[in-house]
Amino acid sequence: MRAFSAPSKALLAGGYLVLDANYSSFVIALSPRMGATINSNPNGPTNTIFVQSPQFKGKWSYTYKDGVLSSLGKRNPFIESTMEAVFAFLSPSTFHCINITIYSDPEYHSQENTITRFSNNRRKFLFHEKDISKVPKTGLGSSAGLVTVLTTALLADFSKIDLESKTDLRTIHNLAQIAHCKAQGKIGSGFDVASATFGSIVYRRFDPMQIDGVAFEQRQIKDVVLQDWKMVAEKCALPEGIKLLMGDVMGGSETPKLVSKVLQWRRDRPEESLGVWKKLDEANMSLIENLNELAISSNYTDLLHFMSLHSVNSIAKLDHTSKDFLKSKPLLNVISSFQHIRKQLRIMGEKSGADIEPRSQTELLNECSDIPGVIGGVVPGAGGFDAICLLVVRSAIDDIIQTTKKNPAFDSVTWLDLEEESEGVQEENVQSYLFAE
Ligand SMILES: Nc1ncnc2c1ncn2[C@@H]1O[C@H](COP(=O)(O)OP(=O)(O)OP(=O)(O)O)[C@@H](O)[C@H]1O
Ligand SMILES: C[C@@](O)(CCOP(=O)(O)O)CC(=O)O
Repeated sequence: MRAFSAPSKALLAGGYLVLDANYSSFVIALSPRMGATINSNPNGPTNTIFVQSPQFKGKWSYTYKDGVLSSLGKRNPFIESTMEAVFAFLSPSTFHCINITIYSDPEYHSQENTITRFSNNRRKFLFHEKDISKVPKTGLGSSAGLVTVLTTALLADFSKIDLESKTDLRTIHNLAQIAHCKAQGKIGSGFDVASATFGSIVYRRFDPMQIDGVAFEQRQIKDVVLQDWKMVAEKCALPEGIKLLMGDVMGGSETPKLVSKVLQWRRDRPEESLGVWKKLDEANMSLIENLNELAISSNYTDLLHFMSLHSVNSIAKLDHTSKDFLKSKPLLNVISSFQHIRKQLRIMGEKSGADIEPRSQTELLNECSDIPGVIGGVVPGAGGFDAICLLVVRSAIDDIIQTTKKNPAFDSVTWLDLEEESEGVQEENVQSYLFAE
């Protein structure tokens, strides 16, 4: 038996712009991971694949004969299209029965009505009462994680893959991206599948025409998967000492509705929207650059210490002498990049009619500007009422949480127990996924 896992994600900068291959985005891979174990069973029926997701009482079965994959019984679009893509790509002849088990970390889903179980006293898994399609998601990209880890497990079972090899990661990514698009029935930017594969990245999307109309047929899928998609997925990571803090605001938004409003405005007002696109892109790119600059600044530790004692609003009020310490330094630039990103997202929202940074989220993020140690924050991804995402000084985290507990403005916020974990898909110790029954 082997085990693999893929990370969840937060789109910190680049929402909407990333749908267009002219713009880059900043995707942070997060510690909640989707896992899968895989093993062959010589005593089971040949050319059969059993997939189970015990946390959601999910069981799906497939057979593969004469190049055709058939689903037996219950359907799961994401598992099914991954099977179809990988089997079309590999086109195996006879093989032993395959057993796959999916494991998802707690933060992907609402944790109500669950029973907790641990494996190896290390990983915690929640078992839900309801079927997977009925349990509310938190928006961390469960389907992208699922498709990516399943693609990896299947490829590893049938062939030799090296998760350190850029070529093999591209193959995993391209297959997972095709499977995910098919299952979703639309072509998003694919940033979630890219970060499930590569981890924290600066991402620029592939040309959607690349996979338009691709069939699950061996010659065609091999051609497409092995081509250069001309996308960008540059590995990156937040500077040490800075922590990503995600607050679930338990509101919920419908990404497709927000996207269609924004794209409609872009079509209706090409010139006006281009101005916003350009300014937002500048702010997004300056956030990435200034975080890099901050990480290599000679007085980095002093700057973080200073930030841990000051809020964004109190820094704005500092006199010149105190500000000289920070002047032309990247910390001030990171703070202002966040402010510019928020401003442009608000304009995009107002002009398009999409609630990207709704008033309640503006109020919350503004409250955060009064908390020492908070460098900046945004509504991640498509925005809306789902979550807020902050970058904070790691050493100040306990004080930040305490401050928010005392402030009724944060009553609706649940801080999620997660971190950046910049690694993409990886092999795991099988023990991490075995339960003592
Ligand atoms: N642990 C799991 N076991 C089996 N299927 C899963 C699991 N997690 C996710 N899925 C599949 O993915 C679907 C959810 O995908 P969807 O793209 O709607 O959500 P998401 O990826 O979590 O959200 P978002 O794209 O907003 O981050 C589920 O209905 C199910 O088919
Ligand atoms: C609006 C968009 O750019 C980001 C959506 O992000 P999320 O699903 O809200 O994390 C859409 C996309 O990139 O597919």
